[in-house]
Amino acid sequence: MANYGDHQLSIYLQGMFQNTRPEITTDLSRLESQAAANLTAEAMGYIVPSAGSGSTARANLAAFDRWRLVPRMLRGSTERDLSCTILGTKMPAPVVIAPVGVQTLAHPEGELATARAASALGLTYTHSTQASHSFEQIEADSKWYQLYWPTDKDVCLSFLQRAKASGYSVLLLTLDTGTIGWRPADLDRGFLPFLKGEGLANYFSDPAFQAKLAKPIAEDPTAAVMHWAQMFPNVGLGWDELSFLRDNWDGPIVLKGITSVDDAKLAAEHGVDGIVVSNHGGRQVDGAIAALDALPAIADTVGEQVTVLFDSGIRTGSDAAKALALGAKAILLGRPFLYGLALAGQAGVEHVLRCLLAELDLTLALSGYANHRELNRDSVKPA
Ligand SMILES: Cc1cc2nc3c(=O)[nH]c(=O)nc-3n(C[C@H](O)[C@H](O)[C@H](O)COP(=O)(O)O)c2cc1C
Ligand SMILES: O=C(O)C(=O)c1ccccc1
Repeated sequence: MANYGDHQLSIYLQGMFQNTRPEITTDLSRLESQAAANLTAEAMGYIVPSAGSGSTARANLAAFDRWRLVPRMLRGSTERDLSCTILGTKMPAPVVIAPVGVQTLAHPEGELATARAASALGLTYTHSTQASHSFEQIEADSKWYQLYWPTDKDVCLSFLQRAKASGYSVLLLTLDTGTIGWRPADLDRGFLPFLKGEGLANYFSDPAFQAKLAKPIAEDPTAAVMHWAQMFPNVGLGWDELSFLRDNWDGPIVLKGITSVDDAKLAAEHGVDGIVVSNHGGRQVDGAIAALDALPAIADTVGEQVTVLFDSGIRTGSDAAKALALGAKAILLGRPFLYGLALAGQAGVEHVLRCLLAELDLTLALSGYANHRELNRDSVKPA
C-alpha cells in the first residue's frame, strides 16, 4: 500500500507536467479564510467564532504551538502503517470525521458529501443528531453516531434504534452541549439555523417525534421546530442515567466533551468504552481549558482503561501527531473538513483529508516513525 505522503509527489507532478494546481490551499491552517469567500456571513458566524470572546477557541490552537515535535534520525521509516482498530472499527489511519451538525450551511449536499468523502478514503464518518440529513440517508462504509440526548425518552430510544438499524457501530454521547453556549456572533444576528428547520432531519423523520405533534410537520413547521427547541436542552443528565444507554445500545459507548481528570475517572468507573477529550472547539464554555492542555493527564490516568480520543484545535497533520504523542489513540477532525466542504463539496472534504493524512505521514517519516503508535511523550517537548 502506498504511503499517504505520496500525495505530495502527485501534487508536484500535476503542477510540473499537467499545469494543474490544487484549487484549495494545501496549508490547512489557511482553509478558514479561503472558505469565507464561499460562505454567507450567517454561516461563517455559526461555524467559525465559537463561544463568548473566543478565548477557548484561540487557546485550543495556541496549545498546539506550545508543544514541539522532536524528530529522530536514522531510524528507517520507509514504509509507514497508520492503520489501527479503534473501538472495534478498523481504520486506515487514526482520524475520524467529527460529528458536525447542519452541514447544509456549508454546502447543499451537507453530510451526504462528507460521508461519501470519508468512505472514499476508508475513514469513519460520525453522524450528528443535529444533521441536515437523516440517519437513513447517509451512505458510508463506516459510520458512528453522536447522540444529543433529548429530554423525551421515546425520541431518544427511537434515535438509538434507528442508528442501530441503519448500521452505525459506535455511540458517542456529547456531554458538553446540554444547551447552546453563549455565541455572540449568532446572537448579534439573531440567527440559529435550527429555528428555520435546518439541522433537524433526524427529528422530523422520527416517528416518536412526529407522534407528539398536534399537526403534521408540513402543516405546522413552526410548531415542530418549537417542539425540538423544548426537548433539546438537557442540562439535567447525570451519571446514573448512562445505564439507559447500556440497556439500549449494544455497541461501544463513548463520552464526548471530557476535559477534567475527575470526569475521565468517573467515565472509566461507569464502564464506558471511550472518551473524547474535547471542549467542542471552544463553542460552549468560553474561558474553558484548552483541550490539548487537558489531554496528557487524562491519558495518563485512564488511558489503560478506556480508549482516549481527542478533538478541538487540530488543523494540520503535525497537530494530529502532537495529539497522538500526548496520549490520544485517534483524533476527530472538525472545522477543517467543513471548510473543505464549503469550498468544493465532497471533493473539498477529500482534499482536506488527503492533505492532513499526507502531512501526518510525512511528519512520521521525517521524525523516524514507521507507525503512529510509536509516538509517545518523548516525541514532544514543551516549547
Ligand atoms: C459548525 C459546528 C457544528 C458542530 N456540531 C456538533 C454536533 O452536532 N455534535 C457534536 O458532538 N459536536 C459538534 N461540533 C463539535 C465537533 O464535533 C468538534 O468537537 C469540534 O469541531 C472540534 O473543534 P475544532 O473544529 O476547532 O477542531 C460542531 C462543531 C462545529 C464547528
Ligand atoms: O453548534 C454546535 O456546536 C452544536 O453542537 C449544536 C447542536 C445543537 C444545537 C446547537 C448547537
